[in-house]
Amino acid sequence: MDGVSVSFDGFKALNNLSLYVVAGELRAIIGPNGAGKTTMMDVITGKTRPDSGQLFFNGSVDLTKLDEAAIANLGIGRKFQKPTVFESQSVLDNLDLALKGNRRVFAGLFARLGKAQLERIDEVLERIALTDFRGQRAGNLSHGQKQWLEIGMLLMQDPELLLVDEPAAGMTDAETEKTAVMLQEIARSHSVVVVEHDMEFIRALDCHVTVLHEGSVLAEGSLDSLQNNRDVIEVYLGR
Ligand SMILES: Nc1ncnc2c1ncn2[C@@H]1O[C@H](COP(=O)(O)OP(=O)(O)OP(=O)(O)O)[C@@H](O)[C@H]1O
Repeated sequence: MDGVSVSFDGFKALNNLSLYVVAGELRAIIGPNGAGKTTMMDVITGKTRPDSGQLFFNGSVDLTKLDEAAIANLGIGRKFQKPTVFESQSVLDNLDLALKGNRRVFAGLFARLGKAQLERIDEVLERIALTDFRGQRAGNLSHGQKQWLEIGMLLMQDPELLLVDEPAAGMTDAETEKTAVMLQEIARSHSVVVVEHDMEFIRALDCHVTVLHEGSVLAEGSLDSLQNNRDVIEVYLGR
């Protein structure tokens, strides 16, 4: 993102925001309420159009020229804060539905992909720690498990970049810890951008952190360096 600005009725939600994420990186984004984190995700996924600035994916694909569906098909997946799994369906069926919704990887090949499809589901089940819950109704899962299932549904689409909004919100400490490890593992083969307020979770992610404030980058670095940064303490961490 290079010099991206977005205004709502004259209020700058993003103000000349420049942010670069390297392919394969795990990046955490923090910042006070209203800093522009959600708007940033909206702009990357094409939900909101920037008033000015540039957005490039994989170095050369200009995201400002594409609509939401084209951006999703390109391999940018987003997980919203509230889990939206199909509660009355089993864990397995939720993953299956997510796979069938994927036109990018398996387009038109379903009839021949029974085995590959099941293997893919098994792989994802393992990654989201729900192998033993595959036959359970999604509605019976804990809040944390529902979040994992939704991460799994995203993985079924095999995005290159995952945008994950406050995954640890409402999770138990054990679930939070497990989610951090899960995202670290996912980041071995994908780029992952996580927006979060939970500092214990950010610490567990052990990655480069960007602090947003008033629509731009206030500071970047390790969590340790940010916790000693006067500006960051003033606008966010010291509160
Ligand atoms: N559609 C909209 N119309 C008007 N104002 C908006 C709109 N979307 C966001 N804003 C404003 O833009 C600013 C940035 O909001 P945004 O939701 O991106 O912040 P955030 O960092 O995600 O905050 P939070 O941590 O509370 O989710 C806020 O002041 C918000 O009120």
